[in-house]
Amino acid sequence: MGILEKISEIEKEIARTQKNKATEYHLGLLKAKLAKYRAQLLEPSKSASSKGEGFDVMKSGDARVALIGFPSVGKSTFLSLMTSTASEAASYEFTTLTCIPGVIEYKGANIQLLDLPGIIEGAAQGKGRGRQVIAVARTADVVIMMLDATKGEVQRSLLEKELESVGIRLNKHKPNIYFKPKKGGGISFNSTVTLTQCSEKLVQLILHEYKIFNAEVLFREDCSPDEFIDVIVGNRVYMPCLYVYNKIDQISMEEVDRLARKPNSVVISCGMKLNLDYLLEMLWEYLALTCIYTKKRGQRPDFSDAIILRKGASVEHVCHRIHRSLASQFKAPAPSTARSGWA
Ligand SMILES: Nc1nc2c(ncn2[C@@H]2O[C@H](COP(=O)(O)OP(=O)(O)OP(=O)(O)O)[C@@H](O)[C@H]2O)c(=O)[nH]1
Ligand SMILES: [K+]
Ligand SMILES: [Mg+2]
Repeated sequence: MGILEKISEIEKEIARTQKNKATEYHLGLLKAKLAKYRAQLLEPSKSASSKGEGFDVMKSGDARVALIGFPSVGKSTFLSLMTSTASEAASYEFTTLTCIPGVIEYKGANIQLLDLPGIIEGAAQGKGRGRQVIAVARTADVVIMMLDATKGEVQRSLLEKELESVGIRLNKHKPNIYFKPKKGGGISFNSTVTLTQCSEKLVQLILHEYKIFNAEVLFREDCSPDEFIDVIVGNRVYMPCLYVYNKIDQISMEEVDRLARKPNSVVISCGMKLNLDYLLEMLWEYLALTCIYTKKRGQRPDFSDAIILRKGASVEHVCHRIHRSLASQFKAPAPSTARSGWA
């Protein structure tokens, strides 16, 4: 049996297995197996897809946003509208065949927006240019999943499944589990909260499936078996995702209203330029960038020229952006002197 068949067998078994106390270990094991096969599937041909016409676009600007979606949902139309770059748009599918970067200028920041070929079901397994598109998505700070508002929910769940299967986790945070493989001593298991989805036995079973017999595990939140598997496998990408429903000029007001109320969602029309400002505001929020304005002592700050930083950036980062040598000079003097420069 090939890997693809094995994966589909396990998926089927998971689907037909009822979820209850009696089956939880069985399900946990199946999920661990599934994650293993998926990893195998992605590894060998990784080099093949990054060779040749890869979409190696240089990272530039303060942040990167990737446009993911089915063909003809309006990704290129959107890029041409928001940036000074023109990307060909047409009514036939797969108009865009490569990665086209543009820049959105917003609040003094340069946000790199990447237009990509449309992806379809099976993309993760290499259909179309799916693998290359997904590889680019992994490098983004935020994904915009563009959806055709006239097509209902199918597109969204199919694409979520594709991204999920290659280890991209949308709008989720990294599970708060401490996990450290050891040389000996068996498996030590602890939790700081009450666990409702995992138990010591299940954790051991899953670890054994990965041939891990010595490790320290500490659950700091009530995680699911899938989340624990993510921690063991590693290389997961946790990424904010905005679901953007385009072409709302084609649907009823009631339907627009329904879509707009969904979490992490924005409704727009590129054709009629509707709600694009709001989308930018949301995008800014999801990027979580911080603007820092510098000023000379006794003068007002220059609000036209910001230093753009990621959330969680330190004073050292700020120093580095001003001048390479500033950080080392900054630390040296007594605190009072240091502070006066920043008053
Ligand atoms: N009615 C309507 N049509 C739109 C809207 N936005 C884009 N379109 C049309 O949708 C078609 C596809 O647009 P593209 O921008 O080429 O779509 P794409 O997602 O880049 O497509 P691929 O590159 O093939 O994946 C074009 O005919 C656009 O004019 C919109 O808001 N409303
Ligand atoms: K198109
Ligand atoms: Mg396109």
